[in-house]
Amino acid sequence: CSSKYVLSQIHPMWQGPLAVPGGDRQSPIDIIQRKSVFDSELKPLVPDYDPDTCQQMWNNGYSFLVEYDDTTDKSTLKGGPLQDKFRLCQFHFHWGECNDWGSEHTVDRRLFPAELHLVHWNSDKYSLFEEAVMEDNGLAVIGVFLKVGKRHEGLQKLVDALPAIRHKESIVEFTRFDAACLLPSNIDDYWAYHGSLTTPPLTESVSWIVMKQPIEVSHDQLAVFRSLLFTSAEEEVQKSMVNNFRVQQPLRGRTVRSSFS
Ligand SMILES: NS(=O)(=O)c1ncc[nH]1
Ligand SMILES: [Zn+2]
Repeated sequence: CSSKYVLSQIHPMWQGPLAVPGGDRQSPIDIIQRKSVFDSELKPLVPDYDPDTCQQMWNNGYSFLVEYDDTTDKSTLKGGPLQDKFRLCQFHFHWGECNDWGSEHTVDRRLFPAELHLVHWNSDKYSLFEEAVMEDNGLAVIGVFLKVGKRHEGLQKLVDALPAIRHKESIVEFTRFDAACLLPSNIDDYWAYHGSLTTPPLTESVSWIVMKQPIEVSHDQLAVFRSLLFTSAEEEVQKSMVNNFRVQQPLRGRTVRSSFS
C-alpha cells in the first residue's frame, strides 16, 4: 500500500457526477469532533433485529449486501435522533485495497480500513424502501467503523459465505444472521447528521447515525472482502472489489450533533 494517493474512483459507478448538482446535504463527510454539538435530547438507539428475517447475500457489483425481509416490522430501529420506527432492509460494507483507507466517513480526517452501513427505511410514513428513498425523512443508516484487531466471531459466518458470491450478480442464501452482533458494545455514543446515500441514487433522504466506537475485525477477515470482484463471471478482465467508497462531500453549513459530551 505504498501509493500515497487514493486511486481515483475508476469503477464505472463513480464515473458519473460525484455530487448531486445543487446537493447541499451529501454524504459522506469528515466528522470534526470539536465542531460537533452535544445534544442532550438525543436518545439511546433501540435496534431490535430478528435473525429470522435475514434472507440472502449478494454481490451487486460495488459491494456485497445482506438483505432482510422488510415486509413486516420484525427488524426495526427506533430512538436515537429518530422520531419514527425504521425497518432494516440491508447491510453492506465499504473498504480499501489496504488497511490505510476504506471508510466513507472520517473522524478528524482519520480513515478506517472499512465501514459498515445498516440501511433502514421509515415504515411509519412509507410502505416501501423505493418510496422512502425519495423522502427527506425516509431513511436511517447506522455507520460503524471497522479497525484491524482481533477476529470478529460474528462476522466470520458472513466471511465464510463470500467465496460463493465472488462475482457481480451472484447470490447465496444467507439466513439466521443477527445483524446486532456487528454493532459495537457501546451504541450510546454516536454522531447524528442529515445526509444522503453515498451510492446512486445519492438521494438526500438519510438520517446518518455514525457510531463512535469501531468494531474490531482481523486482517485476514478484511482480506476476504478484497477477494470479491466488481466484475461478473463472463467478463474477461476481472477487477478486485476494493476502494468502493465515495469521496467526502462538503458540509455546506450542516451541524453534526453528538449524543455524548
Ligand atoms: N452507502 S449507503 O448506505 O448510503 C447506500 N445504501 C443504499 C444505497 N446507498
Ligand atoms: Zn454504504
